[in-house]
Amino acid sequence: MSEALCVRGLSKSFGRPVIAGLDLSIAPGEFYALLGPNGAGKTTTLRMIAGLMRPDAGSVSVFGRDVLANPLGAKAIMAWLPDEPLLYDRLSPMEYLEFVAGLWRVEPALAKSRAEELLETLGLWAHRFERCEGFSRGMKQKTVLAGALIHEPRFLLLDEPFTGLDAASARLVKEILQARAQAGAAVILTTHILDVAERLATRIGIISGGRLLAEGDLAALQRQAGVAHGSLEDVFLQLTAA
Ligand SMILES: Nc1ncnc2c1ncn2[C@@H]1O[C@H](COP(=O)(O)OP(=O)(O)OP(=O)(O)O)[C@@H](O)[C@H]1O
Repeated sequence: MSEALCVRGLSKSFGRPVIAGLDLSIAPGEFYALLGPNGAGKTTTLRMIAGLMRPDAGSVSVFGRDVLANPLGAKAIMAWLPDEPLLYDRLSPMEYLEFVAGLWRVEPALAKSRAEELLETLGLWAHRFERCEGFSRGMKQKTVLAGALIHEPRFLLLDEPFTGLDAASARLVKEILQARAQAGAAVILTTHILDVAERLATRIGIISGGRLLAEGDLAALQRQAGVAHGSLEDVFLQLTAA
């Protein structure tokens, strides 16, 4: 099977280099956490992988589909959750999911059963016919996540998916993402919650200054940082200390 994600030589400048020659590989079934200090370029990286921002140089392919040459083909197998949930406030969650499923040409009966399952799993069932305009940030975030998953994507990109979620909702989202990875999807997310990365990720990448400083499981990161037995926080702070 082809790699889930293959990034080579990815570069982007905004007046100054933000991402400089980044390489990343993720296998199907992996749960990858991309960490870095504020302004390290995590969102920029995810947006380029999602095909929402053109890199200055480099290539990105998702399950063998080139994001630059075949953006629609690549997006068809991706879920993208931005850090700010954007919703059509006048729609209810059910209407929103029907709308998104229509964009992906998911057959209506299948879309309905997937929407019902997602709304139930995410604790939105009681609100499925209410307009989203009165929703809390966490409820909007969960609705947007349901929309991102409605076409059963094999590659999940999530920018700070736990921001604004209460403990119970965060746990639900973690379980959903883990289940997708166990079913063979690949997950890449950014987070500042190091505990989430330490407990969920099969591999962690730490970027700063536009480059990947270290990558691997906690034991590998400890070795790379020269911090034997340190927590992920110790490792992170050691590696990113300027
Ligand atoms: N569209 C843009 N125009 C100009 N500069 C940008 C743009 N997008 C990002 N940047 C700059 O690129 C750098 C990286 O931003 P990015 O949002 O990718 O960082 P991040 O690692 O996600 O940060 P945070 O943890 O704070 O969310 C920042 O200095 C930011 O100001």
